[in-house]
Amino acid sequence: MTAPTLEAFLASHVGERDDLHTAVRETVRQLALAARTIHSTINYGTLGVSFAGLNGRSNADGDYQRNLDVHTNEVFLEAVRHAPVALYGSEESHSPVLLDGGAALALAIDPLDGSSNIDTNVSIGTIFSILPVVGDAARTPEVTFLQPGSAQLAAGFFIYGPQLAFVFTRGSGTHVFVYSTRLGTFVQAHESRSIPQKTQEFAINASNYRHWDEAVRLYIDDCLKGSEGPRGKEFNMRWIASLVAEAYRILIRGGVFLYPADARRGYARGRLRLVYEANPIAMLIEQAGGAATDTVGRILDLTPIDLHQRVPLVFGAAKEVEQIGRYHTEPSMIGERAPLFGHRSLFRV
Ligand SMILES: O=P(O)(O)OC[C@H]1O[C@](O)(COP(=O)(O)O)[C@@H](O)[C@@H]1O
Ligand SMILES: [Mg+2]
Ligand SMILES: [Mg+2]
Repeated sequence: MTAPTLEAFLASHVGERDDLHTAVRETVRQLALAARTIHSTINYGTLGVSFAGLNGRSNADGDYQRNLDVHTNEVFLEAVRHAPVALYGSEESHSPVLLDGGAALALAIDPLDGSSNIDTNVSIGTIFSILPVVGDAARTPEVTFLQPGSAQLAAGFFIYGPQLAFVFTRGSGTHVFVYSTRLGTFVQAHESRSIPQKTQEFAINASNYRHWDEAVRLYIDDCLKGSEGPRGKEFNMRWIASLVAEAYRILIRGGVFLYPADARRGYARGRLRLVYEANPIAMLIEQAGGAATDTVGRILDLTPIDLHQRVPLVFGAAKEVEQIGRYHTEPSMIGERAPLFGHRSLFRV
């Protein structure tokens, strides 16, 4: 049997059961068209228009905006003008943009994730979350984006990597599509992903080691001790600095990702944004049998207080995510530890 195209998948899985389903389907179609446009732009690299430079402004979170961040935001905003979307809440704009006030859906989006990798030909992507509009979209646009992640109707990301891929959930499994240039459309590559419960691979930006709290340091120390430490097994490490690439890898071959809070100024709640980064990734990961927490609590249960708020993020193999939670909640993990596994580490002498 040949793999279905995204069109065929949307028709059978996100069909015309009700208006909301139809609206989600239409929105995903438009997002997929925009992703193809952005992918072509990225493909040209420095041969095309230079989008890598900084534009001299910063976004809602204080990050310097690159021209490609801004351009991608404009392309996705324009795309959803043709979809039943009432509100567009983006990393690149301080406040939500009101579109068709009578439409049923809101889109929260990180138009370009991993922007620090633009110049280096490393995978970057677009992350989105589709929410139902609550209240009056025109008068109180922000309340729609302050629903917990469990209210998401659908979530996904596009990854502009060696392949243009699309990872999507509508709440029944996590499906992976790859763009076929031959067919001119996305084709399903993996029916429904399943992340193994256990792992021996973690991803964290270890340069922040001295800024982490004790629980995170001990967890990483124990991983680094490998088979000679309390975990009794070897660990491998990855860090791409591109959330979409880390999430894709974990969906394909397992692992665990951590971007915890740390003591640097502005990092008391980590780096990643709850509404348009952590929530959609958490939904995709849970739908693939994994788990996602803010180190202790489930991401999808958190009630946001701001469109741009940050959150510590841990996700991936369910048992490993649970184990990381224990380092934070069970003092025995941190307190009295056998001398063999004391508080010295490769990083701390
Ligand atoms: O540079 P750091 O601190 O390692 O952070 C990397 C993280 O920041 C991000 O690039 C943040 O996303 P943006 O590029 O959308 O701001 C993530 O993709 C990545 O996981
Ligand atoms: Mg991002
Ligand atoms: Mg971004």
